[in-house]
Amino acid sequence: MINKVVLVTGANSGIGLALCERLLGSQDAEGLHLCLACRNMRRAHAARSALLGAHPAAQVTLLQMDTSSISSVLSAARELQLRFNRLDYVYLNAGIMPNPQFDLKAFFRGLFSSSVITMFATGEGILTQKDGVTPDGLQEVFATNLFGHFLLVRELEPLICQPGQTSQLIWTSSSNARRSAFSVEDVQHRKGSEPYSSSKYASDLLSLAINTRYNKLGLYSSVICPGFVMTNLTYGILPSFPAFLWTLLMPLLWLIRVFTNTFTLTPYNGAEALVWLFNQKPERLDPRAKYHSLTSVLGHSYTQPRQVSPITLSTFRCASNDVAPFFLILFPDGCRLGHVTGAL
Ligand SMILES: NC(=O)C1=CN([C@@H]2O[C@H](COP(=O)(O)OP(=O)(O)OC[C@H]3O[C@@H](n4cnc5c(N)ncnc54)[C@H](OP(=O)(O)O)[C@@H]3O)[C@@H](O)[C@H]2O)C=CC1
Ligand SMILES: CC(C)CCC[C@@H](C)[C@H]1CC[C@H]2C3=C(CC[C@]12C)[C@@]1(C)CCC(=O)[C@@H](C)[C@@H]1CC3
Repeated sequence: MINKVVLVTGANSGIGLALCERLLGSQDAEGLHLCLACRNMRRAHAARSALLGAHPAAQVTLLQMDTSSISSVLSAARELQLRFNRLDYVYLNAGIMPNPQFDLKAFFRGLFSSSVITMFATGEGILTQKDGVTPDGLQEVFATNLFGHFLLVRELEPLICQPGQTSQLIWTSSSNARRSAFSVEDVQHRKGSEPYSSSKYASDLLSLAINTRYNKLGLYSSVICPGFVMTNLTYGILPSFPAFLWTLLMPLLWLIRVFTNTFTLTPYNGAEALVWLFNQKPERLDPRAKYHSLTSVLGHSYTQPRQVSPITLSTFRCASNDVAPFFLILFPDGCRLGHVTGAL
């Protein structure tokens, strides 16, 4: 029997996969149906086999979805409506940081400045990215991290906004999300060099907007920050740095926990806030909070809410009065998404 249906995007590796492992290993796992939404089906099958290896009785299904592609998201949403009559949790976790450029000079300057802890906790000032354009004509980072997820939410309304039932959206944001990297004049961060930070800030904003509009329909949205976790995404930041060197550096990285509890380091620890939210009553959560996975020097993992960094009134209005204007700016080419924007 199915009690709860959980959809996880980007579930085949890193934090998404660790979340799936932790949910299946928890006491509430009975009656849980996990649907892994992945773009790469080979990796998705490998992830499913690994999960079933540890939990043979688990209900784990796969769904092909590329969050950067409008048509892929639309067909995945149709497929979900055929398979399920409700979704209890939707983890919007898939994300990319393409072509990261690590500024070594800024890193060494930062080491000897008063903002050294902020630098380690947020990566602020030392990382930029070179973005691409998707076949739909959207900026790759925004399309993958934000738009595809938002489109999915809109398309899944019949499954997640049902009378007498609550559903939770949980976004994997980042402490790298910075208000100053986001601009309503350039909502896809076409002109800047920090699309990752910008897209994560936009997801914080969008979560807020979704709460304003959808709470009355029983849909609740939260954002989490997993901390700094060693995953494919972070290995990509220093590509010339082989994985074994990271392993050698582990004692140093553990030591940095003395100064910042954001060095969660393992996907298991990084998934802490995602698991914590699974066990909360969404009506009791603060819609303006961001839930951080943190790990103490002694390796104890816990979740702590912190306020989303304040936003300017005009940006907040744009996002929270109605999602429609926000969405229309995101997709100026309204005709391709006619039926979606038409529904707003
Ligand atoms: N690692 C860290 O320190 C931090 C990570 N995060 C966020 O955590 C989330 C998970 O990343 P993490 O586990 O670290 O990294 P991984 O690279 O291990 O995981 C990213 C997941 O997203 C999937 N993905 C990427 N692009 C798409 C796409 N277009 N369509 C569908 N799935 C896609 C990947 O699939 P595939 O295998 O096909 O590439 C993969 O399963 C991201 O949103 C990231 O921004 C936030 C803060 C810190
Ligand atoms: C001693 C080590 C060799 C030093 C590593 C330096 C940097 C590579 C890391 C220091 C802080 C890290 C960090 C991130 C990436 C790697 C660092 C810059 C992130 C930006 C990764 C993605 C996120 O979303 C952030 C929350 C991370 C913040 C910290």
